[in-house]
Amino acid sequence: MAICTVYTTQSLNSTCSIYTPAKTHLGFNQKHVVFYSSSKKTSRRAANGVITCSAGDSQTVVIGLAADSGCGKSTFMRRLTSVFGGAAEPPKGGNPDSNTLISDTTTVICLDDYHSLDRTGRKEKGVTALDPRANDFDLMYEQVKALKDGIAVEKPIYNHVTGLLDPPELIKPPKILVIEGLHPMFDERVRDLLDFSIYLDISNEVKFAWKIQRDMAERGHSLESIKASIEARKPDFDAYIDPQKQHADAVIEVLPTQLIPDDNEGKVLRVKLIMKEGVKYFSPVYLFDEGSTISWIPCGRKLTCSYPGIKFFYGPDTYFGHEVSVLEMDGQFDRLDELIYVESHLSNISTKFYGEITQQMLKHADFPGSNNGTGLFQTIIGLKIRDLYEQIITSKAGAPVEAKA
Ligand SMILES: Nc1ncnc2c1ncn2[C@@H]1O[C@H](COP(=O)(O)OP(=O)(O)OP(=O)(O)O)[C@@H](O)[C@H]1O
Ligand SMILES: O=C(CO)[C@H](O)[C@H](O)COP(=O)(O)O
Repeated sequence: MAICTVYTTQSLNSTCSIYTPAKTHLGFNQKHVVFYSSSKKTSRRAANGVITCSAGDSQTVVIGLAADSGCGKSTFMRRLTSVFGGAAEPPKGGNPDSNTLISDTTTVICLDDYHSLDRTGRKEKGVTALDPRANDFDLMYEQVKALKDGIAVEKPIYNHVTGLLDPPELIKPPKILVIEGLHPMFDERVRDLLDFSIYLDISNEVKFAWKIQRDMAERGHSLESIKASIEARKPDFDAYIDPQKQHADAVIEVLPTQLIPDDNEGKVLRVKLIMKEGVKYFSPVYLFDEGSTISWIPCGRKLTCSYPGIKFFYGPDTYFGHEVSVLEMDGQFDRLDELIYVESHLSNISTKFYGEITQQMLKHADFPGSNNGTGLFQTIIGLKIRDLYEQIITSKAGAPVEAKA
């Protein structure tokens, strides 16, 4: 048994874990680690005093997506995984009620799996799932950190069918890990692990309309029970979920339209994409001229619009004290193929070819929100995440880290 000590001159990344025995790893920002090894190879490397880390080839980029239940996280995830190609599916041969979705590039884990209290436990203690006391943030942090460091974890499963905590499932470190749910930015330690974060901010009126549509039509709930559930969650939503938006790098805010006076149907939406300035590897999208303030009605010869039309807005603003750029779309598209006209006036959209946004939107024309700003901005954020991932990988690959033992 060898006792190995590795000292590094600079912070290591997860790739270094391959040089240490199982269950021992060199974490981010760790400059010194001691471990026991029966492997001659490992101790020779230690004796030689050279460990070369080809940083970048096993980097896991972590994305956080926060929103209340029923606010379009699953729809967003389907758009995001589609940008990377390939279908996202639950782990093969695993628990049929798993909340995880895996594709070639992405693994999406649902933070409901870190509920520490099951449905009965919450009822007994009189707390909602939104309450931090019903969630295990220590485990969430440890497991997201381990995955980011390239180490597989046994993640618990919260079963939404039974309301119980099921036996855990194995999650291997993916290229892109998306943690979606109620609290990805609540715990400071978890928040600091995120390479990019998004908050879906659905106004009460719109949330209510969507919940009714889904829970009445698809889940057989009554109007009264939906109203009661929204009311019961509201205090905890305001206390623990909503404040996370101040930490998000991008916020998609969904509001009732301003194009129809006193609209109460909630079908036409005004959607704002609020993008923080100065975020590493992320440059906000702009309309016509970066940094200007612009109002644009694209309807006319090149874009078919029926009542109430479409209005875009772009400009700088501040959001919780941060400099942001805001892109807004009010109204809905009549013909999705004409979206190319709008796309051609947007810049910094991180597409790989002309018309990629339009192609993505047409591909998923049946997803909710495809004819309005929710679908458009979710698609844009998907492209920006692909770009961010590629930039991170390129920058790590170009910067090999050498560690000395
Ligand atoms: N952009 C949209 N436009 C219109 N309706 C939408 C949009 N996004 C979502 N919805 C409605 O909201 C419902 C919930 O969407 P989705 O399943 O994506 O949300 P979720 O946040 O993943 O929900 P949960 O956390 O409860 O599983 C959909 O069935 C649809 O009715
Ligand atoms: O807010 C939620 C996140 O999706 C759920 O209500 C929470 O996870 C509890 O789930 P269930 O209602 O199935 O017991």
